[in-house]
Amino acid sequence: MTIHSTSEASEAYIALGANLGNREETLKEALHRLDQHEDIEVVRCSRIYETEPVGYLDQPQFLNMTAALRTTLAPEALLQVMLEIENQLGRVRDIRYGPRTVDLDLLWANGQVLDTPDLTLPHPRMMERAFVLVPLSDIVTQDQSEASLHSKLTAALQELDGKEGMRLWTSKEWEDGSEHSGN
Ligand SMILES: Nc1ncnc2c1ncn2[C@@H]1O[C@H](COP(=O)(O)OP(=O)(O)OP(=O)(O)O)[C@@H](O)[C@H]1O
Ligand SMILES: Nc1nc2c(c(=O)[nH]1)N=C(CO)CN2
Repeated sequence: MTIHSTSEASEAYIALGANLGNREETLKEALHRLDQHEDIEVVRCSRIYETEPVGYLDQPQFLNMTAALRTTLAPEALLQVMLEIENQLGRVRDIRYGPRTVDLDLLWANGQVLDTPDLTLPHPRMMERAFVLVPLSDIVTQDQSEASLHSKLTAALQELDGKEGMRLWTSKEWEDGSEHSGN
């Protein structure tokens, strides 16, 4: 029997990115679909940032943001839901680090450390990516349950060369329409 959920809700952080199609609409729709899931609640969202592509440079600029979730799902099951939503929203996997309608990465799940073929936690590349760290700093609090993430994040942000290549994406519609703004 597969165990799909743990009994207690716990906190998880995700990163969202999009650089094809209506990027802002797709990010919103991904969050909406996560929040509609019976075992997931979107509790806080970062601001949205427009960022220069990293890794594979010949592609459009991304919109990036992060969100905090509360969920009773185990991390493997949460990742499955995230991968399904990527597929529903038209994600095609071809070029590594290449363009995508939406990318959902699981960054941190209640401090769990995992290294399986399908899931590594914390996300192995999160601490070197300004497009993850800067939006994450919008929403990570200093609560006891998140203290270790908060201190790692603070250290990683100090190590960053700078925040070049990213700027705040302002959208009146998003500010007014978001039910989950972290600001
Ligand atoms: N923490 C994680 N979050 C999301 N996917 C993960 C994680 N750990 C392992 N994976 C695996 O990575 C696979 C590839 O994911 P994806 O295509 O989104 O990578 P990518 O976005 O191109 O690169 P990156 O992982 O560096 O952001 C997924 O199918 C998933 O099984
Ligand atoms: N700016 C930016 N660059 C990227 C991104 C992303 O989300 N934003 N995602 C990638 C693959 O994970 C590769 N490069």
